[in-house]
Amino acid sequence: MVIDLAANVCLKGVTFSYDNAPPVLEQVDLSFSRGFYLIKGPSGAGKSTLLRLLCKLDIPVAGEILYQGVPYSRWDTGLLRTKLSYVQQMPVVLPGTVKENLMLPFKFNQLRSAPRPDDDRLREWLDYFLLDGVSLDSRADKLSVGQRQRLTLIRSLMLEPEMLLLDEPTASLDPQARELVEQLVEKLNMERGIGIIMVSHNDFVPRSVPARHIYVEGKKVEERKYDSD
Ligand SMILES: Nc1ncnc2c1ncn2[C@@H]1O[C@H](COP(=O)(O)OP(=O)(O)OP(=O)(O)O)[C@@H](O)[C@H]1O
Repeated sequence: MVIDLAANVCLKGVTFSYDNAPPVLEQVDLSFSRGFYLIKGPSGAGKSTLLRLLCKLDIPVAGEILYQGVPYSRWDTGLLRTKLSYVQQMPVVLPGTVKENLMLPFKFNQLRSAPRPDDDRLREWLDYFLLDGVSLDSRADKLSVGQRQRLTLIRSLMLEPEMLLLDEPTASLDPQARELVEQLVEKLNMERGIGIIMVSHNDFVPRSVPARHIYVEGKKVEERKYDSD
């Protein structure tokens, strides 16, 4: 893939290994803009590692990653993670109400003064994510796993990220809940222009937006033409 320096996120010659083990990823050149990217590849190939590098949970041993042309090393990590928001596979909600869970990001030190959404705005998000039967005062830990995953997605949107990094967000969901979350993620890209980088094992392909297919295999990462057969 050709490096596009104007892209939101750009990896240049990135190599990463855990501790002193052989590299998981080697000499990766890759660019992401605000499109829809599906990350594929065999188990253990390094898909989650790629996402962890993108949200600076891990740091390359060689090469560099840039956001808006500025190396990650010069970005404040907290600020970077508001721009590139990471959602993990298992939805984690804390004991407490739906509202308390949604407002959680604002408890972080550097975000204490960030503008907070009011109840009407939170309610709009619940409706957008088809959580109309759920109130802001509902106990979050009593929601179904599919509802909890949508709640964690809304929580990740509270800080108005430019891109969402989704690590198999539907893996723990039943087929119906999975399809719903996939459609909502697609809507976020199409209607709100949020870039999506999504690790996915199933054969989901967005219907209304073009997706790019990125394969992680044999320490390399490359874009391939999608073959639905
Ligand atoms: N914290 C860690 N310490 C050491 N090795 C790790 C760590 N996390 C992952 N690995 C190893 O790095 C490699 C890539 O793991 P990663 O989780 O990125 O793969 P993946 O493609 O996401 O796999 P899967 O599809 O099974 O989720 C694997 O060999 C894994 O064992």
